[in-house]
Amino acid sequence: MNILEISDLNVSYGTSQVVHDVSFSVKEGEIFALCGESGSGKSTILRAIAGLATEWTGAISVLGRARERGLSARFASECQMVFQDPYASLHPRKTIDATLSEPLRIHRVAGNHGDRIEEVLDSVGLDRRFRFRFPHQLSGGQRQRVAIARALMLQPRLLLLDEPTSALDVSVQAEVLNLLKKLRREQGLTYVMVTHSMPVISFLCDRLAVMRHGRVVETADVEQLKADRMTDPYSQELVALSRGRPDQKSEKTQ
Ligand SMILES: Nc1ncnc2c1ncn2[C@@H]1O[C@H](COP(=O)(O)OP(=O)(O)OP(=O)(O)O)[C@@H](O)[C@H]1O
Repeated sequence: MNILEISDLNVSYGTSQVVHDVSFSVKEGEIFALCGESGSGKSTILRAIAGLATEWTGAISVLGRARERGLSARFASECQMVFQDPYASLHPRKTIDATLSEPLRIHRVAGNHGDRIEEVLDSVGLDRRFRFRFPHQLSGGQRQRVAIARALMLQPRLLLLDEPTSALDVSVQAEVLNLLKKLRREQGLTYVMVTHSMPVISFLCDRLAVMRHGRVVETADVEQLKADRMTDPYSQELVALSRGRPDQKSEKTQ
């Protein structure tokens, strides 16, 4: 089953159209990457799905239901977004407990909220003693775990991840990627992830779409990426750059 279907999506900010005729679908349980040049509209696509960018035409369907523009309570319990910068995305004056209980309160979730908070802290590998700390008392990796925990509070099936590890130290990136892999396996989640990193895609993702100038130039299985069998010249250039081969011709002639 396709958990997400996007057809002929065009997104604008005012008079400036930044996404053009984008179509792709994501199966339940899949990890789908959006990569490509800076400013090509990757985050904007996530924002349109999440309801944060509202000037779009085309069709977005999540769990078989057509997505309306803007934020909606039901949608929030099906799909959540995790942002790049855990420093900016957590409220500095709220304890982790307050941050994690907020979605439960807003959505009037029944049951013991403390138990649910501890369960989610466990699942993202954060010690329960962090529960009553503030964001500034946590490391960058721990804060991103809190941001992931917040996204999981309502038990969504689809997570939109906007460069979830790029603001973290290299040593911490692998821990968060392993956590995302574990959560997908344990909770049957589906991810759509914006990333600039081909190694991250190779490690974590099943399929990818390469974007340039607001358009998808190629959609491929990760096996094609690993085997150097991308077909679009721009995709090939990205792969070559990520392998430290910016100019293959000169390498061959050396
Ligand atoms: N709120 C906004 N208002 C106006 N223009 C915006 C806004 N947000 C993004 N843009 C523009 O839309 C285009 C696409 O931006 P977007 O952030 O989606 O690209 P991206 O591919 O995610 O880039 P990066 O890889 O650098 O994060 C860019 O030209 C950007 O300047």
